[in-house]
Amino acid sequence: MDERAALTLIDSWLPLAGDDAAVLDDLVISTDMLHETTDFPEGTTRYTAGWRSVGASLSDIAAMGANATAAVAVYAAPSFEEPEIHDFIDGARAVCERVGAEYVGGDLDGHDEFTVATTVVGDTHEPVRRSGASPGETLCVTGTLGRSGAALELFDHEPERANDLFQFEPRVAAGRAIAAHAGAMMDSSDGLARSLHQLAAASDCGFDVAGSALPIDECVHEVATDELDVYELAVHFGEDFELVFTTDAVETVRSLSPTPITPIGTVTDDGVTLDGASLPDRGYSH
Ligand SMILES: Nc1ncnc2c1ncn2[C@@H]1O[C@H](COP(=O)(O)OP(=O)(O)O)[C@@H](O)[C@H]1O
Ligand SMILES: Cc1ncc(C[n+]2csc(CCOP(=O)(O)OP(=O)(O)O)c2C)c(N)n1
Ligand SMILES: [Mg+2]
Ligand SMILES: [Mg+2]
Ligand SMILES: [Mg+2]
Repeated sequence: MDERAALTLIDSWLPLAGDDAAVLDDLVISTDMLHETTDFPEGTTRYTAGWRSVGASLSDIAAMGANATAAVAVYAAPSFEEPEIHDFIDGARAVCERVGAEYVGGDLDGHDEFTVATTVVGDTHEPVRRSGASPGETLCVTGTLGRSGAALELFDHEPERANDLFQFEPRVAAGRAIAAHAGAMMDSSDGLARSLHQLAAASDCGFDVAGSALPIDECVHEVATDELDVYELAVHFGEDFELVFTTDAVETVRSLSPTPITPIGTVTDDGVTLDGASLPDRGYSH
């Protein structure tokens, strides 16, 4: 069974699962695990690893339109070295500070492969779910697409720049601004294409995306090749951790959000298309 099939099963078993984070009354909670071989390319600093792993869970809180309150992380490695743990905690604290949350603790574990597990809690009175999109709404995305895909290509030759690109800003403030005006929302951890298929399934709708409207990050054009084209990096690769949402109040959310928001298409009755042609459900899968 692949990851998607397993998630569909879990979704049918657990009434509160199936969204970016679970919501109980006003409490919002999400957890994630990252591994050296699958998540931290060679050259990733411990600072970036701390930032990125806690940031990934903060992004799931942002995707509910919630405030992020506190984060904890498990740091598992073959050995505990003072500079490495210090850097990791600095990165975790820095990303929390960026969104007004607090890094409050965690756990250490001995493990052959460097592995991080994170949990973040937040709160909201008005959660935005994956299931609320309606045909006719405008489809929007925060920030730019493709930074992580481009970064992965840069780790070999420009590790400092790659680490910078890998330190994304979780869109908590934008999510708060969007919340009151959104139909549906999720983060784009598995890439725009896969996110749209997940939103379409949850909301029983479709999407038509205008390729020329996509806010593709400048660095994507720099690293794209014939084999690894711009759309592969910006639409399918994943780990953008931007918010993908639907709204009928584009100008309002644009005026409220501290992060630029780009309308990229419309909500339709069914099917996910890019410039009218079918957009395959291809993205990151474990
Ligand atoms: N082991 C598990 N037990 C319970 N729920 C799970 C498990 N794994 C995933 N889920 C649920 O499945 C949904 C999708 O998970 P995931 O794809 O990791 O979300 P995201 O991409 O936002 O991090 C979430 O609601 C999550 O809580
Ligand atoms: C060494 C390495 N290979 C590949 C990637 C790309 N990558 C790893 S996980 C992932 C998708 C998002 O991760 P996931 O664990 O699915 O996060 P979630 O959707 O649960 O938030 C991508 C694109 C990477 N970051 N590092
Ligand atoms: Mg998510
Ligand atoms: Mg996850
Ligand atoms: Mg994923």
